[in-house]
Amino acid sequence: MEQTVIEYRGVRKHRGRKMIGPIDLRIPKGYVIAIVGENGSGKSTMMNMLMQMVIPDEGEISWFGQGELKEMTTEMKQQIAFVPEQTSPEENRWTVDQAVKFRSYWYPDWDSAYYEQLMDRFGVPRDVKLRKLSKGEQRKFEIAAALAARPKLLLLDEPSSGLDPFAWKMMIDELRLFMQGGETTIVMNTHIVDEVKKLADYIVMIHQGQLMGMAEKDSLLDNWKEVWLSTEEEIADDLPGVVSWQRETSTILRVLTTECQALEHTLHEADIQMLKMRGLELDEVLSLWIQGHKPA
Ligand SMILES: Nc1ncnc2c1ncn2[C@@H]1O[C@H](COP(=O)(O)OP(=O)(O)OP(=O)(O)O)[C@@H](O)[C@H]1O
Repeated sequence: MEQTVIEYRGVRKHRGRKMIGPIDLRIPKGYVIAIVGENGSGKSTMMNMLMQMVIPDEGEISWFGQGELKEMTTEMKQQIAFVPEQTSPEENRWTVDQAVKFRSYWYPDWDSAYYEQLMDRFGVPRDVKLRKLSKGEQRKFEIAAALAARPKLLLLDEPSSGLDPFAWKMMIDELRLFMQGGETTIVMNTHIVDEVKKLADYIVMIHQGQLMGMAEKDSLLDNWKEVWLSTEEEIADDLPGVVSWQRETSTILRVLTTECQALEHTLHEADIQMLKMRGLELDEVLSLWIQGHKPA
């Protein structure tokens, strides 16, 4: 069985009039997990609770398979790097060089050469206070410092916010390299479908504070399809995973399904011909999921 790196058990947090949770979720080790959802759905709250920057009202979180702990140990914290939505107000007064000196003490596996290489490639100035950097430069610094920590778990809250397209591509390439070897895990909050497409193994959907589930990206793309069937019969309601259907002509039925593999099997059994198939784009999948059509 796959190892679990993070587990939320019955976690809830009141936020103003909103309730985030209950969240029951196991994050498997060695994958990229993208948390997606609309603005204000609770993605950052989920991540901040994981980092103990926000304390849940109910439930518990366990880190690295250690179930009994109320808090992360220092050793655990040193295995996690976090790129938050906003840079920390304490560090904002420091220069880039001062901030990185602190981080290099904190992380036992800090890789100075890699940090220098990333900063050179990103072109971030070093002797400037963090608050004086542009938004994109701050992001670049945070990403370089998080990767140089060589963490076991990398948490990214909207990592590409403010990045130019060249830096974005560099980030994607570096995150892919980071995942080689299978020992590391990335959890990322993102609105960028292309980022999910290029990086994610699993997608977690959160909507208005409620967890809609976790699904394997490839399985979603393999199963969420639009198909054209040669049939005069009104069989759509008897087919697996049908989200919607439309009769195009008296002999052609167009069906949108979330269970294409099962549907193909049913068609084969019923001797119905499939004329055409179109895989849904990831943004179409996500928008149907958010409307309540769950993955099988
Ligand atoms: N400190 C707080 N006190 C009260 N409510 C808060 C607080 N922080 C966030 N919220 C509310 O909690 C809800 C979830 O916020 P959160 O930042 O987790 O959402 P998000 O999914 O990350 O949104 P976005 O995509 O816009 O970054 C929002 O309605 C937000 O207004």
